[in-house]
Amino acid sequence: MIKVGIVGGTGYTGVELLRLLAQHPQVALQAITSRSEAGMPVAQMFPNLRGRVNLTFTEPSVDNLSQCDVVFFATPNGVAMKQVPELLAKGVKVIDLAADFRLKNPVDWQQWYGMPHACEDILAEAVYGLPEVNREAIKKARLVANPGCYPTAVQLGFLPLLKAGLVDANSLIADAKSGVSGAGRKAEVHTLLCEAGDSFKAYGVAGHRHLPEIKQGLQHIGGQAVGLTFVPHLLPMIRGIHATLYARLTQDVSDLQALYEQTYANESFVDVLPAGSHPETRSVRGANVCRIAVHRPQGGDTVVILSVIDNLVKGAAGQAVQNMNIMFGLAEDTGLMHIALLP
Ligand SMILES: NC(=O)C1=CN([C@@H]2O[C@H](COP(=O)(O)OP(=O)(O)OC[C@H]3O[C@@H](n4cnc5c(N)ncnc54)[C@H](OP(=O)(O)O)[C@@H]3O)[C@@H](O)[C@H]2O)C=CC1
Ligand SMILES: CC(=O)N[C@@H](CCC(=O)OP(=O)(O)O)C(=O)O
Repeated sequence: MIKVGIVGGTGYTGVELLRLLAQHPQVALQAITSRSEAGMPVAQMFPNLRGRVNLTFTEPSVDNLSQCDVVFFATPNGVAMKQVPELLAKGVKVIDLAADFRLKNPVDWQQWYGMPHACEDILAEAVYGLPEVNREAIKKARLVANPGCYPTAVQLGFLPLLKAGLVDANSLIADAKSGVSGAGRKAEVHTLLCEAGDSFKAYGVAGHRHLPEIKQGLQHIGGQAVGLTFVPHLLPMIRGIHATLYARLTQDVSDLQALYEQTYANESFVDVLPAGSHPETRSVRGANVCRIAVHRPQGGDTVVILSVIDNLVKGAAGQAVQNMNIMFGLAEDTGLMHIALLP
């Protein structure tokens, strides 16, 4: 059994990790931390876990966490980078759900996250945990940077077009919408029901911190510089991301549908829908899957890709468990075959 610790077990991605890992056949949950709830039984805070998780929240301490084979950080940006060097030195593998190890250039990190990086040497060895792109490197990694939620939906959507070099990489557009759980569980005015409900707005148009992450990933996939306009929106729903992606074809292609189906033919967690489909966020709610539809309206030169994920699953905790499975040599879908919840 893999001994697992979670730092930040009271947040939305933390409790989603607990839900998935409590059902994982090869995992023994060892330590779940929270500074504010230390001493409280996990199932008292989250009744959905009653009878399945018998641990109590503890203060985060390296002594406790170093008993684990792998530690997931489900903490705000800037927390993991201060603790990861010590855990790695003690032989513990780490999967960080925050952004601390996603951007390869520490100057970019400082610019977008407003703090200096605490361990640049370790940043260099971190592997970006998008399995559909980096599976071989993830197998050998000690430290995986789990991708952001928007970056997962956007990169998987554009990947086949960029890999095949069929579109103008300088004029990509990603118009993305997220449910409110994407903002986390901490109390903030803009996520109150009366602020976010019955309304719809864009935000971060001038520059969202996922922009450099998405550009870095797309540049790696396509092997060339990328120009991207990324506009996130807040939707009055709890879970889900819907990304509508636009790209201009630079050459004629007879069958984009076949390109997408072939690219993802061997991927368990990317589902290319039949031609003409319009994926819904509820078709992935609670499931570790990205569903994609390919459109070429009126046969013109603009390709429109629709990509949906659950931000807490394929956009966070599910992808993190997928990465753990790869790092520990398990079948990639172990404990991850949940069907989405309808309605
Ligand atoms: N929500 C989403 O859809 C996604 C989130 N992410 C990323 O995952 C991470 C967690 O997100 P989310 O679950 O939404 O966040 P939440 O705000 O819901 O939870 C944060 C958790 O971290 C703990 N925590 C806060 N500060 C510290 C600290 N200094 N040291 C140790 N623990 C701390 C909190 O508990 P306590 O204060 O009691 O210690 C809490 O359990 C973030 O980096 C987020 O950007 C990534 C993809 C998607
Ligand atoms: C709706 C909402 O607020 N979403 C968050 C992004 C999700 C997130 O948690 O960011 P990381 O993936 O980088 O960890 C935001 O825009 O800040």
